[in-house]
Amino acid sequence: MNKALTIAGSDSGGGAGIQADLKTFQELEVFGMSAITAVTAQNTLGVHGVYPMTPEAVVQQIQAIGEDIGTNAVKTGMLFSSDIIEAVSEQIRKYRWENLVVDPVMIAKGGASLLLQEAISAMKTHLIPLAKVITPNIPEAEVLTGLTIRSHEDKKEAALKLVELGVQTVVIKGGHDEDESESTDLLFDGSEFHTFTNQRIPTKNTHGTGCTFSAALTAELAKGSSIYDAVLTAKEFIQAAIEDGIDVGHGHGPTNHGAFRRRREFGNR
Ligand SMILES: Nc1ncnc2c1ncn2[C@@H]1O[C@H](COP(=O)(O)OP(=O)(O)OP(=O)(O)O)[C@@H](O)[C@H]1O
Ligand SMILES: Cc1ncc(CO)c(N)n1
Repeated sequence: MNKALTIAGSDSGGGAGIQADLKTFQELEVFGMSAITAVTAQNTLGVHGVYPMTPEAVVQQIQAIGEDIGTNAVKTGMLFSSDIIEAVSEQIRKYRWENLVVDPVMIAKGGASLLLQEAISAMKTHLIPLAKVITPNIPEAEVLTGLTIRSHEDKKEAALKLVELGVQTVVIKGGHDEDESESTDLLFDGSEFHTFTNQRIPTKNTHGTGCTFSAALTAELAKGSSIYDAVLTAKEFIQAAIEDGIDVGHGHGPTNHGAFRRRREFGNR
């Protein structure tokens, strides 16, 4: 069985972070493993507490996997501090894990910071150059490039600037763009641009869309897919998950990680 490791934060509410990643890996028939970087007290209304792990605890979790089980792909999510980023980057280099997806998580939907300001430069210099794919949303791409992104052309300019950090492929996710009818993700592999467009679903239940999308992409890479095919599946996975979003809690509810598989097995009902 193919394996995937997520190095990310725990979301007690179950919709984002480690929980979203492991559910997604399972749905795509990949054996999921985790190294927890921080515990968050979180629900559909917001982040109520952030408790980072020590870098040593993160390293030990990664080593436990690296020394014994191994993995076909790795994704990173919430990393919180430069100390954790540096420790994680060193482990990824040590095990020569090249199938690396970096989701540069910075701010939760309610505005809580999941990455310290001081950690942005470590993310750019230590981690992103090791990645096969990075998957920023629009605000994250703005922070990483210093550009303002409004139009499709702006997204392209940001992608060109992001590959200069040393990453092979950039996917800028369109969840935050201003188009009310469609959500378009832009892929740039250093030479060609591709777009992935789906109808925008009018819903408040979008908690964890970014984590889920990048986890699906990671699972497909773990199975040996090309980056293009992996993004195609991830886009289909997140569309189904948002369409069948789960109405729990009083705020932004989670997506439905089981929707993609159920549709495959039983059709669209
Ligand atoms: N309302 C929507 N309808 C359809 N697709 C959407 C919608 N919102 C987001 N998406 C898609 O979901 C994926 C994640 O994008 P988004 O920009 O929301 O990530 P994110 O901001 O990192 O998410 P989060 O921080 O909540 O985990 C992308 O493929 C995007 O196009
Ligand atoms: C733990 C965690 N990681 C990532 C996100 C971004 O959605 C979140 N809300 N919580």
